[in-house]
Amino acid sequence: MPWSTATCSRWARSSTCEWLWALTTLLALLSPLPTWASTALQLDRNALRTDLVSHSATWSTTQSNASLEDARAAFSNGQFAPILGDSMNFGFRDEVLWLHFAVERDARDASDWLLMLEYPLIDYVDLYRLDPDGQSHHWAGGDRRPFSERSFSHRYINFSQELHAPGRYEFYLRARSQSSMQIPLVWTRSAEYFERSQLTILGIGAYFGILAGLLAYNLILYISVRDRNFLFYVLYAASVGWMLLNLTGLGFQLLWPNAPDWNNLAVLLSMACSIASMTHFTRRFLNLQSHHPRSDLLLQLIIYASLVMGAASLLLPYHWVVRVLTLMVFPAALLILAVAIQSLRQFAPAKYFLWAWIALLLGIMVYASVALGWLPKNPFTEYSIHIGSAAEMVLLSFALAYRINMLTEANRRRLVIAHEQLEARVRERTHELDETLHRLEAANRQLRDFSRQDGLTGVLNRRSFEHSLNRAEEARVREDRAFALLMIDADRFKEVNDRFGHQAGDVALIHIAQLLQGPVQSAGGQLARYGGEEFAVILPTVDAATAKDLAEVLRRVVEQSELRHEGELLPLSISVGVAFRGLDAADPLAHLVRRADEALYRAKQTGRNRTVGDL
Ligand SMILES: Nc1nc2c(ncn2[C@@H]2O[C@H](COP(=O)(O)OP(=O)(O)OP(=O)(O)O)[C@@H](O)[C@H]2O)c(=O)[nH]1
Repeated sequence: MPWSTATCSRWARSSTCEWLWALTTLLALLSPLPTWASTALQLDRNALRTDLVSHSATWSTTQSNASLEDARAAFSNGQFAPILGDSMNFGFRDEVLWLHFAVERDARDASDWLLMLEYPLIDYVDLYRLDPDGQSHHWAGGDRRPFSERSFSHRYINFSQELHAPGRYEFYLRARSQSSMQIPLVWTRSAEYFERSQLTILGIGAYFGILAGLLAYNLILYISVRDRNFLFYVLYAASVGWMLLNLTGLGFQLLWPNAPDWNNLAVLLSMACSIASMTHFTRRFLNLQSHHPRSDLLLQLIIYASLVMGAASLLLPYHWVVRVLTLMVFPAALLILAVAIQSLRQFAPAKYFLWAWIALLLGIMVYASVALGWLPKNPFTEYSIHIGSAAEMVLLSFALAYRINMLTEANRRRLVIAHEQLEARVRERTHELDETLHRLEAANRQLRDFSRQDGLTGVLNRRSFEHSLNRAEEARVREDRAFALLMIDADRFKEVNDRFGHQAGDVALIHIAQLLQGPVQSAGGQLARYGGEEFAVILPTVDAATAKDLAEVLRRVVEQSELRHEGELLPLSISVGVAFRGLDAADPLAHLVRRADEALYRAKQTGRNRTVGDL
């Protein structure tokens, strides 16, 4: 499809595409030469909007102080030339540019005319009008001059025109700018122009509304989640918003109308910030440092370069900085696209990031297609860059949410696994601990039993006997519970040992203990080995007779038992001494033992195998 001059003009007129000036200039150069007609514009009540490109001629001069008279002389001398192509984009140039056009008003015509320069970034614009009656008028405009000098408070440079009398009006427009020299002049009626602008204003407002919403939403997310990716997103969105405010002229119109110098500086700073913040966001989001360190290094270089250019904008000429920043956009965009594709395999959220980036590039491509005449011009295609940028921002926000969800889920899974492992280990350890405690308890029980029991016979040992005796004495005093003490000694046990051996003697002692244990326990008493072949019984009882009866039972049980060793019957019998400790006893406890001992001694003396009571 051939290049149409009209499409180039539309492309060049974009106030949002300062950074695409290189492409537009290229398009303009590729266009076929137009047929220029320097005819005056015939004002027709129905012609509501006329591009002045085909009615204009230009004169480019290095004389920065050339006056209107100089321009008129140059026009008379034929120094004004037709405009190449149908675009009023003259690229970056250091010269002063003069434009000439004429307007013819007939007798019927009404007023309310408006000359719009549909590009907000021209530094100085001076408009001279020569009326049919010879009067001349001058208007000053441009973004280096206070906003209040404009006829209407509009982001584009504009001059209201009242053509009082019929006839031919000559116009000379002088433009100087460090920005790209785009001078798309439109002759229109102000009421008509502002009426038509409503949809544009709505679109731009919607774009900034979406951007502001996403910015606030992600800022809140950053504050609550503390993931710095949200902060970098916010910085990127804010930078892009700031840049578009500058490039559309809205920043100058609405925010700093009295600071033209700052307005120009803001264009450069916001471009530098946009490139740096987008590149940094990409690095962080795709975690390039660990996944693609080489690409990360390249992106870092772009960040440093854009920051240096941002700082340089304070010192170096505008036209120099803006060219470098514009050129940086291309490698940055391509590199970001490449790393997003590269990251697809390693990092799931990269696909959302890629979609976001493609959305922006699609927006730019649709816009370019409109410029090339491949797509019709409608509100959707005309603002496709805004739509692409908004879609990019929304998708990036989704990508961020997806990324944090994915990382949170991965963390949660790791936590669950760690928790399960911990629980399993705790269970294992608890089990081990339980077992150890169990073993310890058993060992303690055994130890306690060992310390209380006699090793040979299993009945209480001497120490336990002492303890039990003291407890019995306490119970007697405090609870009025009398008791008796039985001292028991195996008779002629030396003989057993001597005749049958010590082992047989042990067996005999165990046998006697077992014989005694039954009746003693039945009577509620406690049996202990007092030492050697001697036993003792503590018997809670209300009288001495009961104690003596038990002693007799015990004696008979032993006497009547039969214990054989190697076929021979062991001669076993016991002597018992009984002492009773009644409730009224006041003598020391030791007396009780002595009395029982003495009773036992008497039993021995009187022939053994008998019970004697010291009652
Ligand atoms: N096999 C064995 N013998 C013991 C044990 N403790 C003490 N004897 C023995 O018991 C005997 C006690 O002897 P004696 O004190 O002379 O008294 P006896 O021979 O029983 O004579 P009487 O008490 O007067 O009837 C000793 O021969 C001790 O060695 C023991 O644990 N095992």
